[in-house]
Amino acid sequence: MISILGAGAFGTALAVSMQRESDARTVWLWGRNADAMAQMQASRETPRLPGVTLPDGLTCASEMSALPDHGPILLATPMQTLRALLTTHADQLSHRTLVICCKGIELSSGLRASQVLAEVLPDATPATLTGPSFAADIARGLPTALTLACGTAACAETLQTQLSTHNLRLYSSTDIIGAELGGALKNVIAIACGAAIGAGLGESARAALLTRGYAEMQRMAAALGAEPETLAGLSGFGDLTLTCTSEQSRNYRFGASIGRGEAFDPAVTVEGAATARATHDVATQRGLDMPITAVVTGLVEARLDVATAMDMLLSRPLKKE
Ligand SMILES: NC(=O)C1=CN([C@@H]2O[C@H](COP(=O)(O)OP(=O)(O)OC[C@H]3O[C@@H](n4cnc5c(N)ncnc54)[C@H](O)[C@@H]3O)[C@@H](O)[C@H]2O)C=CC1
Ligand SMILES: O=C(CO)COP(=O)(O)O
Repeated sequence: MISILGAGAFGTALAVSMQRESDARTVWLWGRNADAMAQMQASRETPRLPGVTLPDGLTCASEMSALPDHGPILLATPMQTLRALLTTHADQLSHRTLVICCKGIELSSGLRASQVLAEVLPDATPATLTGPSFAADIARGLPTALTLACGTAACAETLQTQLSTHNLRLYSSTDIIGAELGGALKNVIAIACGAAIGAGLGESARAALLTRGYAEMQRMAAALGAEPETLAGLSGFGDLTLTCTSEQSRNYRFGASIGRGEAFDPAVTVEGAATARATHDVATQRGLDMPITAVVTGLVEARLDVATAMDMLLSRPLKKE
């Protein structure tokens, strides 16, 4: 049995992929909105994934009391709502294996998702599922490769087997810190890349931001105890590449709207916006040089425009690569 909490684009796409493949496993998808979940259960559709049919066997529910009592639980709500989700449902979630699927740093604390989980539910087993994947691609059954990180190799390999599908290929890792940081920090760099393209600064500027942004990600990951090779893998470099180069990415599109001076729908989940400020604060506390993250924070908070932000980056002292 696989349970997924959060019936947005990603939680639903994972549920579709995991249920579609096999009658042998059953997927239970929870969302907080009772009407929306009843509608999904009846119509076998969701507005979050247009054109996708929910497979037979996938249960859509809004009552946490019906949470299956065995199997991993995937957490697929936005990062800034994770603590409230865990706190509200602590009775049902403690002592379970919880696979974090959100990407970000908590704004109020500067903590990664598994650190939030450890604070709220110290008896749960944390794992992370992250890497380059758009929900729409997963739901359509297109090939995708992700990282599944857990504290022990045995746990990571068990989850890898339980959650992989033919088109959703999971690689196991024991580096939760590195996997989480890759997924969180790449969204900030994607906003920078979107802003550069939106402002008409060109593909070369984007490549520079992507590469120097990757250097910032590696710097923070090293300072926080991640393994360097994790950042070079799917959850770091892989996801950075996808998010900084695709119009499908909400973080990239958000950045592009800033670059064009246009408004962006505030209802759309843009994890990099809060994570920019959270990362900037952690970098400042630790004395880490993260200039792209700093200017993205200024752009998100409307304290900077793109021309000024680029000027700040270009006027930094020349240095070794
Ligand atoms: N959409 C994508 O392609 C991918 C998304 N992710 C990550 O998955 C996470 C969720 O993103 P999406 O599903 O795309 O967002 P979404 O905006 O499509 O859905 C978010 C869902 O969370 C629910 N939600 C919000 N606050 C909640 C709360 N307090 N309690 C319970 N439910 C709550 C909303 O009702 C909504 O159903 C994000 O961290 C994102 O970075 C990761 C990989 C791919
Ligand atoms: O994390 C993602 C791709 O791996 C989804 O990116 P966005 O949240 O920017 O759409």
